[in-house]
Amino acid sequence: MPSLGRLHLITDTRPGRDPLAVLAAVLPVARAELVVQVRVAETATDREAYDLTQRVVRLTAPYGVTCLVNDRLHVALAARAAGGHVGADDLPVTAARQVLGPTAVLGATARYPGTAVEAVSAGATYLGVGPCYATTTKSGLPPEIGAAGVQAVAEAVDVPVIAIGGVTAAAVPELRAAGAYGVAVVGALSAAADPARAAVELLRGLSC
Ligand SMILES: Cc1ncc(COP(=O)(O)OP(=O)(O)O)c(N)n1
Ligand SMILES: Cc1nc(C(=O)O)sc1CCOP(=O)(O)O
Ligand SMILES: [Mg+2]
Repeated sequence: MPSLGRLHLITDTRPGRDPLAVLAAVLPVARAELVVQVRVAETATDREAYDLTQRVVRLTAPYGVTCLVNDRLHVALAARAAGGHVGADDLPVTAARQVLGPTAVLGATARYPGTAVEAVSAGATYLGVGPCYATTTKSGLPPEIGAAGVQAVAEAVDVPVIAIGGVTAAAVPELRAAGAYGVAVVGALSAAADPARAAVELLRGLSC
């Protein structure tokens, strides 16, 4: 199984965003510390998801970066990504593990210790834990869990905990102190004026 990077870039495919340009800027500075999760809009077709994933796989391969696909595990398999990420509305973790096979990277969303333990027993290799803070990137999320919520999950499991939701470079130290192995971001990189510099700032906190 590939070792897991600490900085997870989730593609921002909202109108007007250019996820491949952001990735191209971040790759040379983050290198193998980066994980890219291809996440497309629900309205995107499988063909669009597949095309984007193929491009991401090609761009990231020379850097040893892990590429994952959100929700659409058939796309992950078809594009030879390293694995996928599932949440409460997606395939259950056990089914996702069956689809991806025993060696794939499989992330699961877990917001509380109980569901976190279940997801790990079912085959998750890392957990996405949040929303840590307020975010405008995704609507309909439950209340923010903060660093204390991350800590509760991190203390309950022995797989990497990836903190998500409104994460900025300023928050990384408290999330790391709470037991997060890494962070997943959309806006902190996608909306940055200088994504490479923003990646350096996120990585500075993650290396401590
Ligand atoms: C690292 C990480 N953590 C959580 C999520 C959220 O997944 P999910 O709950 O399935 O919601 P969608 O992203 O599918 O809208 C994630 N994608 N990545
Ligand atoms: C896709 C997603 N899932 C979340 C969860 O808590 O499950 S928060 C989120 C969006 C993260 O974007 P940003 O870094 O811009 O806040
Ligand atoms: Mg999902």
